[in-house]
This record gives sequence, structure tokens and C-alpha cells, in this order.
Amino acid sequence: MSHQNLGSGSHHHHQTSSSTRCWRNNTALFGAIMLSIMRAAFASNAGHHVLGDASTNVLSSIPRRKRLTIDSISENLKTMEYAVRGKIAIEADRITQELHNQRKGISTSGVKFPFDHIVYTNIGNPHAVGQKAITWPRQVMALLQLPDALGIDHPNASQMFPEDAIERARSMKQALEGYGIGAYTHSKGVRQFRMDVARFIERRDGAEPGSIDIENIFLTAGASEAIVMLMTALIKDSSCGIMTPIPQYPLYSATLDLLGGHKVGYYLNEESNWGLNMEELERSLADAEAKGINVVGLVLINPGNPTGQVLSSDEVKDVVMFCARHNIVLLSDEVYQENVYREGDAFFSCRRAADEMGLIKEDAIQLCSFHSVSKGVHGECGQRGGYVELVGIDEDVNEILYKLAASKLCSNAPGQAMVSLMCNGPNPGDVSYESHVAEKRAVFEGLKERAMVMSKGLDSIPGFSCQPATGAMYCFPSVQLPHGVVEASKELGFSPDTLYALDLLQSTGICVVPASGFGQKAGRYGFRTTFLSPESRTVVEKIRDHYEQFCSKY
Ligand SMILES: Cc1ncc(COP(=O)(O)O)c(C=O)c1O
Repeated sequence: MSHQNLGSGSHHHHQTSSSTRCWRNNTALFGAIMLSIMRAAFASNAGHHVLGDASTNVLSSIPRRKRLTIDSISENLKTMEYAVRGKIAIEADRITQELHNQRKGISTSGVKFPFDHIVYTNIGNPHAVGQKAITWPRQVMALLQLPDALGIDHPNASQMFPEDAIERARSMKQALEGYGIGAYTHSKGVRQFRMDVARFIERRDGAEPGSIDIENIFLTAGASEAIVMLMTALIKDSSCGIMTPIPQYPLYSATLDLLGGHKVGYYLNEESNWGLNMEELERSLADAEAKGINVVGLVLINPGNPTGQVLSSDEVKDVVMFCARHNIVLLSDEVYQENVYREGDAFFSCRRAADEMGLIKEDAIQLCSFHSVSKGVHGECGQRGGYVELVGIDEDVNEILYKLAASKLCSNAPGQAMVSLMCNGPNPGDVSYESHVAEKRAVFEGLKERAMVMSKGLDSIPGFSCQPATGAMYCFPSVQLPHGVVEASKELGFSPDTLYALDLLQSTGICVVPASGFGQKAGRYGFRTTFLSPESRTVVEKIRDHYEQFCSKY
């Protein structure tokens, strides 16, 4: 309808006779069209409720096909697997809800479970299984969240908070450019917090103070965000692939699925406590290249997840040199760097290895190292704090990564603050120093003890074999499964260790992750469990008893 037709007054009246005729004709035509649309709609929507008002006409002409369906959704997203929150974890959540309903008396299922709660050992989430937050960082975080008048400037602040927490919060608030924690930050993260990271790495690796440029550090929402960022940049097209350990932390395989890159697996050697074998790295690379895959990156997870091993400095140097020689970007996942339990072992970073071999000075290595507040002794998974440090990455690539970070504005400021506090705790002489160190030590000792109890305990079960967990937060035993299980699982359409894990869950309430979710040699079966839960000792005994019953059932 033209603008003129909407007008009123003499111009409109002047046209009356011809336009009325035309309108009548149009009305008749319009009516006929609408009638036929309605008939058609009624026929195709037989059984649907048809409203009696005019809007029905429009509504009924709208197609009832969904644009977003399971068939139209991204194929990559659909095939992406993420075992840690897979079938078993979903069933565990369902049982938790059912137990809750039973306690409230609102369950009608009549199902009885031989346990009253689920022990979640499926995910490295320490606070979810009872670990308490370390006090001092939380005091500073609380002051960062509070308005100044109720926190750092409150007349009674020093009765509620230690002096060093107040001082630190004050300086962090200044670093947040005076806006505080509620404002967007620099897209790479708050400058002073990045400085805390830089000085932390220098101290850790014995690097020259001031040698790390904060422009090469990005603060991210957990290490996960940084990992996905780098992988997004690396996978240029579907010919690209990234070498990942088998078994591996499934974020890597999931992200490769999503980005449409190739998963180029290299096997860790279970017999030598999940050690690295350089021949295996060469084999994996050669096989991939023979298939026409453009291998652009290699993931190293040290200490290992799900395997819990800690690499020696020589092993780390070998991998770094391998990547330098083959011009491959090294993605070094070092989120468990504080979790090293065996006397004589020490965490040795890829950066340090590259530095000691002169590769950094020569600009002969491209390295991205990831760290997180989720693990170590803080275990602050929910704060979502992490970082990546880039070494030997071209400036124009850095700028593109900065653009990517900027497109998401910034990572969460509390997470950034937590990274700063992890990297720069209270100093010797500060009022909180002694208690802070003591709290961290207590958490560490607990982890260390449970690592031993659990890996030794699992290894002692006939039919099980478990390498010592010398690092990280996991045991990854192999479990011999009766032939009947293999047959039964085939019929059910899932892996034998999924069937085992499901039975374990339903019989004992213990939630583990089937080993197949991380990748393993054909014919090997097992699972991953964390040793975070204070119930770890009883967990082992329950697993032992259940395994006997499970085997006799099949
Ligand atoms: C090896 C490894 N890398 C990265 C992450 C991600 O940690 P976040 O994103 O919480 O920092 C995890 C979490 O479990 C992990 O095990």
C-alpha cells in the first residue's frame, strides 16, 4: 500500500470512484486467497487448535517446520564428545535428583538405592567434594567485591580483615583503574595482574626478572578459554591437525571436533607410568603427514590428566625439541604444575626447557603455556581464572588473538583477580603469610596422601592395574572385564567400560568416567577417578567389593 493511499482529505476523495472499485476487487481477491490459505493450513494442521481471530490467518501461514533441529544443527557440534560430563555423569545427576525427591517424600518411582548420596569422582572439582577455599585470597576477593565504604574504607575493616588483605585489595582496586571489579577490563586482562603472572613465571623458571613481556600474557576464563582460543587460531582449515596424547583430557578432542581439525593421537606408555616415547611421537607425526594432514600443533599435558604422571626435565626437553625441529606449535597444558607429590619429582615447564636449550633466544620455538586457578591447591574452579603465555608467537598473530579476546570484551574480572592472587600471594613477613602457607600445605598433604592411598588401593584389586599417581588429581586404572561384559555392551551400543561404570554407579553411588572417554589402546578397559574426595579410602573398598560382584554377574 502506497503512502498516498493512507492519506485522507480531498486528494483521497477525489480518487474515490476508481479506487473504491479497485479496493472492492482487491478485497474479493484477498478474501479468496485467505480462504484458500486457511483451507490449506487447516488441512496441513489437522488436529491443531485454530483460533477464531484475524491473527489466526497470519499464524496459520507460518511454517511449522523448525529451522533448528537435530538434523540441521552443526554436524561438528553434534558429533563432539565430552566424556567428563557424559552418560555416567548425567545418570549420576538423575540419581541425585531422585534421592532428593525420596528424602522429600515426593518420589513415586519406588526405586531403592543402596546408598544415600553420589560420590562425584568424575571431575577435578575440589570444592565440590568438600575442599575448603584458602582463606587469604577469599578475603581479598571479598574486599574487591564490597563497595569501598563497606570494605577497604570501613572504619572497622581491620577488625574483619587482616591488614595485608586490605592493602592488597586497595592496590588491586587501583589496578582496576579505580572502577573496581564491575567494569570491563583490558581485553588481555588487567595490566597489573598480568605483571603478577609474568613475575610468577620468572621466579618459577629462574628467568631473568623483567624478561617476560606482559603483552604475551592473556588472562582468560579458566585455562579452557585460552586453549580454545589458540586452537581456533591454529586450525586454519580441515587439512590441519593437532597431536594430542592418548589418553588425553577431552577438551582437546572436543575442540578439534568442533573446529573440524584432525585428531592426531600419540600414545603414552602405560608400562613406564604413562611416559613419553619419542619414537611414538615421530610415528604419529609421520603417519599423519602420510595421510596429508598438516600437523600444526602438539598438546602436552604435564602433570598428566587423566594419567597423573609427572615428566622429567629430560622428557620435557625432548618434546620441546621435537616441536622446534618440526616447526610445530607446542600447547603446553601446565594446569597441574603445583600437584607434584613424589619426593624427587619436580615440575619442569616447557618454557624453562626452551630457555635452557637456547630456543627462546634464537626465536626457534613457538610455545603457548596454560595455567589455571582451578587446580593446584586453590581448586577455585568456579572462579574461572586462567592464563596463557605466548613465547615466540609472531606479533601480528598476537594482535589477531587480541582481536578475538576483544570480541568477547574481556574475561571475568574476579577470575583475573584470582589468577593475580594465586601468582602473588602474601609475602614473608606479611601477617597472613604463615597461615597462608600452612593452609596450602595442608591441602597439598591431603592430596598427596589420597593419591597414594587410592592408586595403591586400586592397584591391589585383583584384575586391576594402576600406575602410581605422582601428580595431578587422578588415577587411571586398567580393569579386566569379563567377556560377557564386552558382549553385553555391544548389544547396548556403548563401550564395555561404560557398562562397568554404569553398574558401579547404580550399585555404589560412585561416579567415575569410563576410560574410553579419554582414549586408550584397543582392548584396554578402565576408568578415571579423582582422589579429591575425603571418602577416597572407602571408595577404593567399595570399588573392590563391587568388582567381585560385577564379574560374577557376567
Ligand atoms: C588438563 C586440563 N587442562 C585444562 C583444564 C581446564 O581447566 P580450567 O578451564 O578450569 O582452568 C582442565 C580441567 O580439568 C584440565 O584437566
